[in-house]
Amino acid sequence: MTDAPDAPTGGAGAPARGMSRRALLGLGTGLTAGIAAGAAAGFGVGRGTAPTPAATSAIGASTYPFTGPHQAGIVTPAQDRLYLAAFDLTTDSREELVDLLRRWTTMAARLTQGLSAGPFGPASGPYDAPPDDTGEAADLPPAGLTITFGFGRSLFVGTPSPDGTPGTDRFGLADRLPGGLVELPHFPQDALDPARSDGDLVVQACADDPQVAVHAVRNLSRAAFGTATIRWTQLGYGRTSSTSTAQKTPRNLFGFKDGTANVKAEESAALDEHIWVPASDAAADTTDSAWLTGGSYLVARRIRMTIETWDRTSLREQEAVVGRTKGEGAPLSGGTEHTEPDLTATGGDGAPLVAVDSHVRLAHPTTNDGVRMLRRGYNFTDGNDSLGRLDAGLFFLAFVRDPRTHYVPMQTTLSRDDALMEYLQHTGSGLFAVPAGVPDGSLVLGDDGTPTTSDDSPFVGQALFA
Ligand SMILES: C=CC1=C(C)c2cc3[nH]c(cc4nc(cc5[nH]c(cc1n2)c(C)c5CCC(=O)O)C(CCC(=O)O)=C4C)c(C)c3C=C
Ligand SMILES: [Fe+2]
Repeated sequence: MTDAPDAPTGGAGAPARGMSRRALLGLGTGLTAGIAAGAAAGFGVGRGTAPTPAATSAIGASTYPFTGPHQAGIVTPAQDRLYLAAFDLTTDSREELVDLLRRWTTMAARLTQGLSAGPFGPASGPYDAPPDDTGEAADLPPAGLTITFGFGRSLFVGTPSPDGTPGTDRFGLADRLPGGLVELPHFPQDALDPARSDGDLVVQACADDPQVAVHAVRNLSRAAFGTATIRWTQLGYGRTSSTSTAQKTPRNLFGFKDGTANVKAEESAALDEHIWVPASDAAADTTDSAWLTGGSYLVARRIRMTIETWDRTSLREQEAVVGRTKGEGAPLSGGTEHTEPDLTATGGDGAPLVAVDSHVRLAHPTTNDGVRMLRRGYNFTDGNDSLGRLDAGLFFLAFVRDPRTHYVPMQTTLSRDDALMEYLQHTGSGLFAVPAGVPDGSLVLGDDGTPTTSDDSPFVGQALFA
């Protein structure tokens, strides 16, 4: 198993470039050798052909492999844009759920390699039927698109009613509920909107072009017609984390560098300890959750930031609240951006240089039993309220091995004691189990080298249904 960051075939961190998917499709179904090589790099080819991860495709498009031990979109260098959609199933049929996951897998494998959603594309196929791709990404390169799927608690045990009546096990999955897929507690100061929370399924689409990410979710949603509907979505821009040491630390809407102390893709031991679910975690569960081995959990929190109040706050106060300098992002205990904060250092007045209620102190591993998380959040701006205040903030996304140890305790501390909370309001929430990746070489490819869907096609999360 390699824990190196997913490398795009166009070069890590490189802007999307090269041939658009329309040009790619224009080459017809008889793919050229170069494109077949690109597809092989991405899908992992069935029929015994060895996958060639991270090969540069002849078309020069930036793509990340869809298959692999873990799903793409976790340690993949965080792209610039996000479109995340949570879905609710409208069927009680396990077969229809499995069929949806098969079709989503095939479509995601195509889309992430810069192909159209279906084999015909937006402008061909039967003239009297809707095209099998909506078309708005036809002239755009793949833009490093990754698509990551997850399962919400309600998929396993339904949704309890407000009077406490337990939910329904619609798909015969209750005995597969992984222990970490808990109902998150109400944290102090939570102001969650149910219409922006939870969901049976989640799709995280990340790309360096928002239209490519939106196109992916739109086509997946279209494929779900009659089986699942969108419950809520979130658009994000300006990643608020680095997930690879090759990436420059970006800034959040408070103007601070965000993602400095993140777990990075190159830290394979930390990924195994804090991000990927090990087989031993399933063994400790009362349910049969071995299917999640090699996967992770995704925590999503829509956090509104009171920008206007923050912008009237002194630089001294802003830095004290965060615990780092605004310019360099260095800890207030001294050094440069990547210097480890010294939480014991005190100033001339004897007070800690990194304040006791500062965000960095309270989120630091030493304050949290050594736990770390892989943050992968985005800024959002969703218009304004009736007082003219921006509805803007940070869409916090983090991948963790177990939310019970790696998220709930830290969020409890932050919600109660973090000075930053004066400027924050959590307005949406979701927790999802993210299965391991579709194995390299397992997707069945059609004659044109693209994945096909049949009754025995492999699909994301397949082990859950075994
Ligand atoms: C429960 C986990 C976290 C939430 C929620 C959260 C929200 C949040 N954070 C910032 C800004 C910054 N966070 C920084 C560091 C940091 N934050 C968390 C966790 C949560 N943040 C962790 C684990 C860490 C790393 C701590 C460490 O190891 O030192 C920083 C500093 C730069 C960095 O290391 O990334 C900033 C700035 C905002 C604005 C926010 C909610 C809107
Ligand atoms: Fe933070």
